[in-house]
Amino acid sequence: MSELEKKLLVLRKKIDEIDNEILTLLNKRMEIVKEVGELKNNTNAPIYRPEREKEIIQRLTNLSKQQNGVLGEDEIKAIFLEIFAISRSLERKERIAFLGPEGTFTHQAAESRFGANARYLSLLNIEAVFKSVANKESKYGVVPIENNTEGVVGITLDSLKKYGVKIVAEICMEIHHSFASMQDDLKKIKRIYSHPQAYNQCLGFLETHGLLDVEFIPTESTAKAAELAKNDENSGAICSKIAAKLYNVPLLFEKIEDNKSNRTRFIIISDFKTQKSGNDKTSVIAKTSHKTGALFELLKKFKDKNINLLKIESRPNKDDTFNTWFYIDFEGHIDDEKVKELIESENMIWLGSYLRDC
Ligand SMILES: O=C(O)C(=O)C[C@]1(C(=O)O)C=C[C@@H](O)C=C1
Repeated sequence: MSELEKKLLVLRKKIDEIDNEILTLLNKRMEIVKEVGELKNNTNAPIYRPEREKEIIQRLTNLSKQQNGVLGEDEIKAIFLEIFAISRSLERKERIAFLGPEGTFTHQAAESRFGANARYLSLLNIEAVFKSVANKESKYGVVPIENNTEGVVGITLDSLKKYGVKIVAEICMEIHHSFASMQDDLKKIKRIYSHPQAYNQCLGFLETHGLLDVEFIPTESTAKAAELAKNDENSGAICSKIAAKLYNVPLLFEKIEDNKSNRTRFIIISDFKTQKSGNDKTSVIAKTSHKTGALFELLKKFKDKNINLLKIESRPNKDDTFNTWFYIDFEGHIDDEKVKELIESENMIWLGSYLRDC
């Protein structure tokens, strides 16, 4: 045995002992989690408590700092989010619908919160995810709501208005696109498949590589684009790295998005109210009358109550007028007195209050 192997053996023995301890402790933890699950199941209380998860991560991050531990917040978060995901599935097996197919960024976002072992339902459009949650076929739904290059996803805002489900969490994720193709000669590429949002985020790359004039075929998802490109030799797909891998399409270029700080905000929808965490965001629908200064009056209410507005987006009524309604995000939780008052006084439709991640 070499010197290295001997030293490795000693260190690995130590690792094994620690792993045994970790496993014993994890099993102990999960026994208690099961008791929590029974309590919650008796009262039909929500399993997912993001504010409690945040509190644990915060506490452990501080503890790690005090101990001069090598693990920082990101590492602690990655480890414990996986533990929480397993805890939740032990408490109650709940189905999570997401905008599929597998390999989409939404799938990635869903796995970041619900872990690799959850019961997932991949659906082919955003409205189907809303329907699945509204019909109680799925407990949770994960859909994109906005991108910092392309703006909001209209169908998500419209579905929030239509289906009466609640936002229980948001997930902010960095988005990197890749160009994948079975064809390595770019000149032979006759079609580009992608979701329109992804396509529009990569116009600079397409121009630089002489691909802007190539026919663009919009797809329902970037993963579908990869699947189509797999079977169409003279085409390319703008998709995620995982989608290209999933469908075995060679990656020609990575990180091709124009905005290198490209991020997408996803929401988790469900049917319950989350508890206050101290760093929350609330989303509402507001309508104004067609009178001079009506929108000004609405916005003034936010100022008077010292509530910080985060987003205001107008959406068409989709009737025979050109009238609109507003989707609004602001700081605070519905359990804050001033937030509750504002929502009630303006007859706003409350869409959810949830832990801020973006
Ligand atoms: O504290 C709870 O309510 C739990 O269900 C336990 C637990 C955990 O594993 O610590 C699991 C799921 C919740 O989202 C939050 C925390």
